[in-house]
Amino acid sequence: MYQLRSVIKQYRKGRETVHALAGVDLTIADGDRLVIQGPTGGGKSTLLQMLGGLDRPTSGSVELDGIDLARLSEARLTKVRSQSIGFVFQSFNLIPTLSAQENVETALVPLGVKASERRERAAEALKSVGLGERLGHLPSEMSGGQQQRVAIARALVKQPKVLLADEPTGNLDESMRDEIMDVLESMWKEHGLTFIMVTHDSSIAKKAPRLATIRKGALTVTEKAA
Ligand SMILES: Nc1ncnc2c1ncn2[C@@H]1O[C@H](COP(=O)(O)OP(=O)(O)OP(=O)(O)O)[C@@H](O)[C@H]1O
Repeated sequence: MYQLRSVIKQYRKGRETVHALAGVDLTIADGDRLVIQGPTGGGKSTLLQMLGGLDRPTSGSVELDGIDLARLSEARLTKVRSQSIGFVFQSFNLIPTLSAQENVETALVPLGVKASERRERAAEALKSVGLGERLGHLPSEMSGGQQQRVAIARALVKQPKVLLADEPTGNLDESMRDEIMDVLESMWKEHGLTFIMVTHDSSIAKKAPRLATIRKGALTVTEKAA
């Protein structure tokens, strides 16, 4: 479970101070799905970075299962990220010289999983996103939608507790967007994940049962009746 209390994040831009998060309180239960929307520069990516332990707040606490990510040492934070949090980004972030299978395996290296098991689990994860036939393909040999599936498999192969996605469909055309949303939705259901996604896409936001809107660093959450 996430519990954020009074999270403030300020950036310095020359002489100016940017208030990216202006005191955010938020609770996200295990297995929940939360969509975050809002105008450009509103603070969506900053919030996701706090949830993922990719950056620290200026003040406030970001607890994941009672552990404040804001106060962990860099080494422990890296461990939490590599064990418990899967990331999917708009730009896929695959390593261009590695095959789909090798890209997925990279997520298991920091966990000390031995090579044969890495290969097996990566192949399994790629099968689960419909890429069982493409284990040996390089990213350049795959469509955008397929590359994003590889990125999803890489995020999930370690069986994280949380999946964070920053505009996962932002680089995809409409048909691939629906395809990737379907994959993410079924992974969320299958794995019992906590799934948090930033999107600009109002059609995705409209369907979300729990929607967080962030404007000028201030967050409001609306829930739709099931
Ligand atoms: N590393 C940084 N240094 C300085 N300012 C930053 C930094 N990162 C973000 N900001 C500023 O913080 C504010 C919030 O940025 P953030 O990227 O979280 O917004 P966003 O809602 O994700 O925007 P977008 O939809 O354009 O991605 C913006 O004013 C941005 O310019």
